[in-house]
Amino acid sequence: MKVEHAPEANPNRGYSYVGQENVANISGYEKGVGPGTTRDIKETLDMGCPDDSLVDNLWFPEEGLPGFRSFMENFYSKAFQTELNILSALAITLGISEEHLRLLHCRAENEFRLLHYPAIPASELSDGFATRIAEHTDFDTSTMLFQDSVGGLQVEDQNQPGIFHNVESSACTDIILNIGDSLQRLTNDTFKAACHRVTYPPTVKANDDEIIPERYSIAYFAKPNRNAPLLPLTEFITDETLSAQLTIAIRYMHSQEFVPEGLHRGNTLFQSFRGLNQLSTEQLYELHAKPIQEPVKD
Ligand SMILES: O=C(O)CCC(=O)C(=O)O
Ligand SMILES: [Fe+2]
Repeated sequence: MKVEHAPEANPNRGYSYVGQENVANISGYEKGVGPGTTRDIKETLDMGCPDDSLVDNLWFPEEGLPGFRSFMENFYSKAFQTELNILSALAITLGISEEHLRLLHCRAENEFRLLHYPAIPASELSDGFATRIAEHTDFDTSTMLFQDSVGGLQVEDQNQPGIFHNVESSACTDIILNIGDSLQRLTNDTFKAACHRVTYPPTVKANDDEIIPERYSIAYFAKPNRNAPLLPLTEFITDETLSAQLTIAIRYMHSQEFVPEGLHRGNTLFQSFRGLNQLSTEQLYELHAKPIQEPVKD
């Protein structure tokens, strides 16, 4: 095999065998039964943008799989065009600048993966620690998912945490669109990332003495440009967000010893009040006094 994925998670390119990637091992993972506890029984082939300036794709020799590379590159570029249309639709729905949202994604620094879940005895998933892919949210802005008819994909109800609903496709060309962490951040939680997982199909019982059929799927992860600032877009910044960001900034500065020891979260009060966003600077000064301006010293 010429296209083995490196043992580390990045760059995310090439073939990963069953057991190589477990989403529950990814740093910051806080879902399901807990970090590092769940095994994914899946194998994947990961690719990225054919013209990525930082990372090359890993391809099989052309004679081994004729036409595969050009087929995949063509799929990538069609998926990118679809992504741009989806971004426009999202911007219109959210009432934000379509051009700005598309510009944040214009470099097509995306990821694209083929997934295969091998056939396994249902009993292998019965202990709750092995699964096809553990529950998680994707890091990206949005994911286009394509699946065969085997079943097992589930999405968590955002109003009832812990309750998962089956997601079925009527054809393998159906696009299932998942919101990812980056869009949640850009919209300051207005759109929440979809928590999803793949388990055994609804017709199979975990303790059944039967074989769960193999399953195939494709995921196209649409991501912001690497150099895009992943801060909430100005349209979504509220006074509460500003207070939270200031608190984080103070904590960071304190941890780096940039500020005198006396200043910390415990004695710093950020007073947030309704209507801050509507006030002009003059009205703000009138209500809450003008700040004392001090020249910046070295
Ligand atoms: O196989 C699927 O349907 C889901 C795959 C997935 O969620 C992922 O790779 O992030
Ligand atoms: Fe996912």
